[in-house]
Amino acid sequence: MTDIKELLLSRIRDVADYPEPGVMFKDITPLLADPAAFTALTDALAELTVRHGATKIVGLEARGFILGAPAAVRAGVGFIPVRKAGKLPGATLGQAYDLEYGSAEIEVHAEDLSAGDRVMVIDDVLATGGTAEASLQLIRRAGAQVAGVAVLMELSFLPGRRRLETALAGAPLEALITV
Ligand SMILES: O=P(O)(O)OC[C@H]1O[C@H](OP(=O)(O)OP(=O)(O)O)[C@H](O)[C@@H]1O
Ligand SMILES: Nc1ncnc2[nH]cnc12
Repeated sequence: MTDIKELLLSRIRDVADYPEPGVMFKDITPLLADPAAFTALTDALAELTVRHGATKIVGLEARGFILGAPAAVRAGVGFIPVRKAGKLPGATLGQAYDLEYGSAEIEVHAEDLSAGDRVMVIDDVLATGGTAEASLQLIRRAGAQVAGVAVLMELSFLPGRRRLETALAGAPLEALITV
């Protein structure tokens, strides 16, 4: 494993049975508290954004905001928040999606994305892929192009990558760490 992967992995804490029994929660707060690790992560996400020709970063609430916003500043592109439904004040596009149990909805300001934009989606964890898939559907419905999805950590024992295949339509899914 490369140095940066080892550094990032060493700063992610496993919390068993959170938020419910049977779930191994990947807690990124130790990584955020370590300036060397957070800087390395920001640089890596910004590099992927530039390499894939993105003109905007979409961050997925809430942890995708923490990672996506500094990466957007570093890459020199705009940051667009995709929020849980009911939080954005302007005209929105919404997309419902299924979770392991139940369903949820995310929204984006309609005016923030349009034809000509190339969007990199950034989040901390890819688990079932439901959140990322819904964000890709939103981006395409807004008329924008998908540059890719970049996550800190992919949980490879869940079918997130497979679930995203159709929505990615050939765009890259980049995971800095796979567990
Ligand atoms: O691949 P999925 O199964 O969709 O899961 C991944 C999503 O779940 C977590 O967010 P969560 O909805 O817990 O919100 P939070 O960032 O506000 O804690 C994580 O930050 C991803 O956004
Ligand atoms: N196991 C997990 N750890 C952290 N965030 C998650 N989001 C979905 N599953 C998760």
